Amino acid sequence: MAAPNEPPTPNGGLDNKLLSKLLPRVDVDGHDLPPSPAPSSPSAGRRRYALATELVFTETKDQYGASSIPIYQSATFKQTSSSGGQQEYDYTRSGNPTRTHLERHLAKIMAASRVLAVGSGMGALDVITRLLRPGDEVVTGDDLYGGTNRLLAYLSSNQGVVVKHVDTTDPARVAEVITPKTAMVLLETPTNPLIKIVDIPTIARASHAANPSALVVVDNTMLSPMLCNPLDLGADVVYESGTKYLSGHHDIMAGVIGCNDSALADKMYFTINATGCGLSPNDSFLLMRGVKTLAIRMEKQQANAMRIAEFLEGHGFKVRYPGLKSHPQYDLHHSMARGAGAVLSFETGDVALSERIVEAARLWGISVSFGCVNSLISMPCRMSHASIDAKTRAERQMPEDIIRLCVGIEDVEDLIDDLSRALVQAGAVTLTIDGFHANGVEGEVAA
Ligand SMILES: Cc1ncc(COP(=O)(O)O)c(C=O)c1O
Ligand SMILES: N[C@@H](CCSC[C@H](N)C(=O)O)C(=O)O
Repeated sequence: MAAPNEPPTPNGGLDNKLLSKLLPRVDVDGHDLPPSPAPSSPSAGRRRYALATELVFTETKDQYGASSIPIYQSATFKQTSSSGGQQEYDYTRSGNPTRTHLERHLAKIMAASRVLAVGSGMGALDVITRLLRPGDEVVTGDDLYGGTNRLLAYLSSNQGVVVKHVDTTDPARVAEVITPKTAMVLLETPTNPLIKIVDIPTIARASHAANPSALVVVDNTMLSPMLCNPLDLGADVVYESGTKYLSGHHDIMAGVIGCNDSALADKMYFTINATGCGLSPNDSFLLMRGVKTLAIRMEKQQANAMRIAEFLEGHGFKVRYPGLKSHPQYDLHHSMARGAGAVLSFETGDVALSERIVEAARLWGISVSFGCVNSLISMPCRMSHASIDAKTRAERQMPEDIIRLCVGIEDVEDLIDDLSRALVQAGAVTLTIDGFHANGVEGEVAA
């Protein structure tokens, strides 16, 4: 307590030094976070608490005080008169209370003034790209999720949209190809599956300077709002696959879109209502339930991913993971994100060897997708990115032998044991008295 006649200290008598001890600002890895955003930063006004708290804190307005938002499993809503437009809800394609609750909850988390929830991540990109008109140009990366590449190829072949794939790790290259016709700059970071990092703030500044009407759109699926808020980094629109980290259990398909421009949000809402791609009440409920555990899932998944990345790197594999200091864009990634995520990839130097490793794994499920509580292993060129033809994959330097690991929340020793066994069984490493030795892979072999 303040002594009599001394001016009272702010913060109810706690000095700032003590407060900072009580309220450590560290990320999920325990690294110091930068100071709280200035009050003028877009997310500062909306979030009252730290992200982990906001994820679970909801002010449900339910007539019975239900602590979990009910599933309003109703296609239509009774109206009090025939005059129309009197009530918030009339038909679930146009709006549903469970979906609205989810969207408002996610707005705080995604640092957006409006969030729209739809039936999948690709559904989200479809809604966003319906803002484009024939003749418009889209500038995007040369390492993108296969489905994103496919939708852009469709727009280019069928809708008269010009798509330019460039190396988005080089902001100057992006700026070079922007013209007055550029309507959208579409970024993914870290890229899937090569884990390249894209400098969102520099590209957003350069894009807006070159063409103020170009929308900078960021796919945040690989990080989730727990680790990155692209709208705070200069993006105009953020979207992500809610199928991944946001829901976290691989039991639904979902997509979310966030922005801070109400006219833009209204245009995208128009498409959702017109086409009927809004997220169903049941999936809105499941996504809402999943998102509450995002912080602890991400913390465990990241810690596990770091151990796995170190294990593989320590045994001579070329590992791509932004948590490793050896990642060439480590500093850039950590200037934008609060953690490295839980997706990593590594190369073996031999496609058949990679196949044997993947097939020898037992605990790691051979599946596409990521961000789930279960650990998954896959060969992107054969699976998630198979829709990109082999010639294009080669042009974009996507190694055919690349193995992608999506790390879950299991006991990390079990994961390492299973991976070690798969590596030995496949002949990728030799077990000797002093540990594992990688066979025929690039880089140093650990002693
Ligand atoms: C980076 C990225 N963006 C978008 C998507 C599309 O999400 P969904 O499968 O929910 O349509 C995926 C995966 O599917 C992805 O990996
Ligand atoms: N057959 C699907 C493959 C989905 S890949 C899902 C996910 N984005 C990943 O990267 O694993 C398709 O063709 O879209």
